[in-house]
Amino acid sequence: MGQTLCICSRGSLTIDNKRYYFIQKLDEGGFSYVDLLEGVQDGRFYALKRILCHDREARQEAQTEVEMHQLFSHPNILSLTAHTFVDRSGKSEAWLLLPYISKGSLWSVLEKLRDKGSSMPERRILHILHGICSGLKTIHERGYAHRDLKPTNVLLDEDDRPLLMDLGSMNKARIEVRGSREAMTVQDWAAQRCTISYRAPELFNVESHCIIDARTDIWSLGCVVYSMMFLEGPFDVVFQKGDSVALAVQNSVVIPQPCSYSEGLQSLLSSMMVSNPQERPAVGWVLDQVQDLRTRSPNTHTHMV
Ligand SMILES: Nc1ncnc2c1ncn2[C@@H]1O[C@H](COP(=O)(O)OP(=O)(O)OP(=O)(O)O)[C@@H](O)[C@H]1O
Repeated sequence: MGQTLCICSRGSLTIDNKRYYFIQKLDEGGFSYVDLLEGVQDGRFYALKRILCHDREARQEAQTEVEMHQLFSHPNILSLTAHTFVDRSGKSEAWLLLPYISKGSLWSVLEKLRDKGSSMPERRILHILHGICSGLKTIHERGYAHRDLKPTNVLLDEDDRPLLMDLGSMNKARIEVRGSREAMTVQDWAAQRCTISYRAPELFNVESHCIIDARTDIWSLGCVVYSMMFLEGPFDVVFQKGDSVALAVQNSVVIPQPCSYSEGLQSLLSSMMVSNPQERPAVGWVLDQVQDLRTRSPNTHTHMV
């Protein structure tokens, strides 16, 4: 993988001896671009994520993102079709070819609902949450943590199946912090790699002697559930107002009332959004709760609008 690449003509390129047509741009970030491609042979659509690697460290990070994709083969974790590194006029780019997931990100779906003045029915939340938990459980069982779980990093396919993506911040779940220097290193890393409004409290002020584990993802998962329920993240307003998210995450999350979602879903949300990581549940427990909520009478867990 990643051996052969040429830009054959305007509008088409070759990766691993397979040709793809460029269709359109999908997204552009600070250090990456995502384009929509169509496979010439198979007629399928792909998303090509091009990561600009300004230095050796950035290249290593892109390589790690590739390796993380290759670790997993799971229906709720985005697979990697091919990859290559392109070096042109002194600049390096990592190219990750991914299956194109047509509905886009969970965030874009939530934005559309908000624009329509609508909301997400509880059974749909539970369906999506079930898939996210399944993917996350696999990641945690292999000893890793995603570290940047948020609605823009969850894609939805035509059947509303969620796929976890952007594995660039993923690392070993258990981080043992020994001393203030190591604590500062972890904190600085988190400030760069874990999106502030979904970042777990323990990553804002890393203690000198502590263990960071996969429960950082449970906090972010809680923020994702909140987003599905209220169409905005729990700390979006704090962040937009320029107030301190680090401070806000120290208090219990207030669930806006009146809330038309079931007591069960509300209490599941509260169980994840606990400041002390020791009191947060493991993903397996969350998955069991979701299964339980899904099997209860549809009338009690359907949020009608
Ligand atoms: N396989 C895909 N199918 C459909 N859309 C995709 C795919 N991959 C990426 N995208 C779109 O591109 C966006 C950015 O992708 P990605 O999160 O991987 O890039 P990023 O530069 O790491 O972004 P960020 O740093 O903001 O998280 C996604 O939110 C999604 O809208």
